Amino acid sequence: MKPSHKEMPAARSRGFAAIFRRVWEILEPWQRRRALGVSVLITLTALVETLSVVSIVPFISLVANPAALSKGGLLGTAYAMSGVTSERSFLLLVGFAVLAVLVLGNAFKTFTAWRIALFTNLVGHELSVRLVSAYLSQPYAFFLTRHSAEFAKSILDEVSQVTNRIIQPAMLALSRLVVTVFIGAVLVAADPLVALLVVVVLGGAYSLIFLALRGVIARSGQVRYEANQLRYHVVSEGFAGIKEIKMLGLEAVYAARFAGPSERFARTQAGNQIISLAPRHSLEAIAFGGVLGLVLYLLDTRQTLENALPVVALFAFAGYRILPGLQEIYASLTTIRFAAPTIEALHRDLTTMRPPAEPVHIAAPLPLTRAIRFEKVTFAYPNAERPALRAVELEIPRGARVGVVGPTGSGKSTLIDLLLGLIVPTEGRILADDGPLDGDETLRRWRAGIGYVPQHIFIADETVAANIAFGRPHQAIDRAAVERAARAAQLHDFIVNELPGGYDARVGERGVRLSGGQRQRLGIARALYGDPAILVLDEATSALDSATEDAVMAAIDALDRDRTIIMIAHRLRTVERCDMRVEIKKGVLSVSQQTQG
Ligand SMILES: Nc1ncnc2c1ncn2[C@@H]1O[C@H](COP(=O)(O)OP(=O)(O)OP(=O)(O)O)[C@@H](O)[C@H]1O
Repeated sequence: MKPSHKEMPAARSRGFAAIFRRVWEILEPWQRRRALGVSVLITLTALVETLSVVSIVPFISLVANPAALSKGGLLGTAYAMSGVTSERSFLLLVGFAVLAVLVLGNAFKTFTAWRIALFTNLVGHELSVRLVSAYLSQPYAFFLTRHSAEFAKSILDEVSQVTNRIIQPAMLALSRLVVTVFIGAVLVAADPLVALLVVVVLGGAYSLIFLALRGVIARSGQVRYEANQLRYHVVSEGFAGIKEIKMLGLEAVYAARFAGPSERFARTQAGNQIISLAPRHSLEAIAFGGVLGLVLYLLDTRQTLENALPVVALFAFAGYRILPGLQEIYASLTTIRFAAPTIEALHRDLTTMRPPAEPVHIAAPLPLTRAIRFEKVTFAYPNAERPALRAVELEIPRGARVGVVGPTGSGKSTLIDLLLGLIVPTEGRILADDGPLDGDETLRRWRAGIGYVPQHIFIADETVAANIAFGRPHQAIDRAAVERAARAAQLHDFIVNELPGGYDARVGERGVRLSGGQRQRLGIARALYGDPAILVLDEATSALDSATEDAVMAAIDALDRDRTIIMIAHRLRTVERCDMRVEIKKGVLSVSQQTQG
């Protein structure tokens, strides 16, 4: 369960500029354009919101002093032009106008909130799709170095962290910031001294709290990230190894192994939530006291209630917008900082692993007319002390039947993986006829011509027919080819006589369970479905009883002689009928020709 260095971003604390730059870099150009569009919308909404705050001033002035209408001014002119006969009706009209601006402002806000939610969620969707595609198109060797739980975590968890805890809070913070700046400007116009005081006290308080806590937030964000990684590892290992866990009675051990990181995860989340919320209550008290002080101050400086009331109303109403706004900016920034390690990891994967530019189609098989040749092939696994295979010289003529034998750990699977083009030689080269097997496209075409039966057959939760024609869309399944392959793998009789539903019976997770031997034969049928020129079997018959193995071997034997067959076997008698025997000992090959028995 040791995570590789690649999975663990350094615990350094990153500034906001670096976090946002990383987010910007992983966005597609259209997403960047849309982000700018949403930002414009946010600014417009802020403008409308400011307008709705400011519109309270004329209304309150009128309430305080209706007689002002006869003294001209902006309101007086509006009154004269409106054709309304009484001051009271005009007051009502202004009241409705203010309400309309408020409702409009809120409607606009809702619309913007919807655009932000849509934008962030669609970005999340697109990032997940890009990650799935990028991971799947990595060379096979890549999967040897990463824990399989990493993929589900990145695709399903980290992406939503980035959208919900970085992009969405950033948009929210921007919208609150713009509103605060606009309303702040209005306050400065109304009373610069008081406005300055409000900005210094509230803004200063939040900034101080944030600066004091930012180190704690960054560290707990890192702890959360690492704890989450462990949670995924334990869950995936626990259920993948359920048989061993049951047999060894390790249920409680695994549950306890999960509990540790799960608790750390929960505690850091709770810590972050409280850090985001805590200043609100104390600052609300300060703000409330501030409003009281302000009323007294304004009454003192403006002498009459009539003069003071509109400004008091403006500040009170502005405060009612600014205070939650500042709180939201602060909470967003703490959330973003807390989620920073996630963007590091995702940015690394998305920038270093490019998904294929176009969808990759099933390649046309590379033909083999003469022979496969290994020239001085050496292969060493990453981080391994010595090579798994050394200076392999091997020629497999087309149509040959090759048996690969050797003690466990000698390098048989490595030889097969090289032959399959899943891994490439560290030194030397492999040739098909005279063409070297290298480059993505050649290797894809090479693999397309090989039917491969692994030791462990993966059964999808699908029908038997779909499992034989694995991965093909349902409408493209060739039923005749499915049956031909099943017959060759000695599976046809079982399917039609014993499986209710025959070829349409569901097998796998929620369907009929297959025995080890049946699984193996299904794997062989799957490999034969595409009628490949080369068939590679990795201990494919070791799970079968000798009678079934003989029948399968006889079926393989009966395949046309043009087909090249390479099989790894533990039992020597499995490879008796091969015409070449490759023996591997500690990564070194010896080849002997056999006369068929
Ligand atoms: N992913 C890997 N990373 C590092 N070393 C590996 C890896 N896979 C295999 N090896 C090492 O390479 C050597 C050859 O392994 P390989 O799986 O090819 O043996 P094998 O002959 O197929 O064994 P078996 O019959 O037990 O399946 C072994 O020493 C093994 O420890």
